[in-house]
Amino acid sequence: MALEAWYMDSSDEDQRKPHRLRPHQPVSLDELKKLGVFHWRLDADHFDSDPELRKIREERGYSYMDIITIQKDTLPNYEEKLKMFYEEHLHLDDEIRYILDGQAYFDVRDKEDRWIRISMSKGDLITLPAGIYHRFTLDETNYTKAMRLFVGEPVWKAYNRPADDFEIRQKS
Ligand SMILES: CSCCC(=O)/C(O)=C/O
Ligand SMILES: [Fe+2]
Repeated sequence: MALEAWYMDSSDEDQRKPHRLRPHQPVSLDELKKLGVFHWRLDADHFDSDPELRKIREERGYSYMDIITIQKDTLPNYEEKLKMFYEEHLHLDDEIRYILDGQAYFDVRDKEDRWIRISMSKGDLITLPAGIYHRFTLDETNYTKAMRLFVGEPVWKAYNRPADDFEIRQKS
């Protein structure tokens, strides 16, 4: 199935719900690209020998990778981390995530500051550009396993909004 994304409603209901607008307002891959968000669909069952993943990593310099499993029983400080991931924030580097199992949502702000929800499932690799405001949540299945990729040494620092003084936020 193709990657699905849509504009979100503004209800305070459980963050794990889809939060689709009524009527539903989908967002295309082209619209995501205009925001600097890129997507690949890969073979997550064979990620350790996948030539397509190897090529992406080589071409883009994603030398670092680790794997995080996000579920209550295995992730230390699970509640605290989920709360942190769902705070609106930015990074000074691209955020590159590859869903190896389960599913989750990444939300990104568009140029008019509206939330777009991106539904990620097994096989989806996404890159969010440095400086974009975003957040992450599990969906109602409460489980995902993701590869985290970086160019060089990872920098985990997240800057919660407001963080508009950075040069990366100055460009149009
Ligand atoms: C799927 S990895 C956890 C989320 C994360 O690392 C992050 O920075 C969310 O914005
Ligand atoms: Fe992030």
